[in-house]
Amino acid sequence: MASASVNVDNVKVTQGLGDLPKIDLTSVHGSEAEIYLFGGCVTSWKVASKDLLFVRPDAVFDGKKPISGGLPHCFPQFGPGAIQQHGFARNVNWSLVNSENVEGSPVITLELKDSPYSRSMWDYSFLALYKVTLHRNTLSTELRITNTDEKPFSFTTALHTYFRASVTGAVVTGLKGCKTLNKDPDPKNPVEGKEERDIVTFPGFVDCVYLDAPEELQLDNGLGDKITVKNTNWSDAVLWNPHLSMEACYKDFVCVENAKIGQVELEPNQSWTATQLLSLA
Ligand SMILES: O=P(O)(O)OC[C@H]1O[C@@H](O)[C@H](O)[C@@H](O)[C@@H]1O
Repeated sequence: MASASVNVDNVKVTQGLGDLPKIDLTSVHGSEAEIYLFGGCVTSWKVASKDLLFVRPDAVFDGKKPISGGLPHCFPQFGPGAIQQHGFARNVNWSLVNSENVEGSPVITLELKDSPYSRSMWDYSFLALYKVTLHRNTLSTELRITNTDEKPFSFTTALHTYFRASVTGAVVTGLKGCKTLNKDPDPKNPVEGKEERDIVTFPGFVDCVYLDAPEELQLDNGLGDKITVKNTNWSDAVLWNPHLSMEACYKDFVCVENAKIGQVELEPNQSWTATQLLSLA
């Protein structure tokens, strides 16, 4: 829950949908963001009042099911795998442990530690710190996972980013030459391939992992916005659009996800850190 007291005027703890605690960030440069402690999920990133993220209309805010939209965490498993699809980090409460105002830009840090619930499916002690910074036209996140256990552990993870888009006009560039694991038609038996296209579009159902993706991708959301998705250490990417399996909303978003598909192995006291920087051109 919202544990640390907030002393900066551009970070406010408010009541979100379903009365869930929500952090509102406002930058002196005019941009805004909203983050739910439930799932540590950024649900809104607005530049010039335009929201570049998307929350599905079927998203629930009951503090039980993950929030389907924005930037949900997949940890400690991207999935499919031994535990629930996308892990537990997106359906537990994170805590606010720090907030700062850095020259008019709000910076917050959320924390997640193991609990009896997490240990019931993944029996390790860990610390996850998630720093979110809002600048004029960028939203940056830094995720740091530390092994606080006495035994090694391994995990996979992703930031399952939902971008608002017009699916017929949305294009992603930067993926040509990557090795692909196409999860269509069977997510449990992905088909290996290689991306040959300069420009990747979403003409139908898309569910594809890109291994060793570049540190910078470009998304044209088909609504007139060009967004750069930069990362350090995420290493892989995923494109997803459910097409007719989500008839009510598939036309309005695409997921461009930074992911770590191969296992990250951490010895006790070791940490892994990855950053994502979303910038509106
Ligand atoms: O759990 P959500 O938000 O509905 O997303 C599910 C999808 O998430 C994508 O990241 C996966 O590649 C898909 O296989 C999966 O179906």
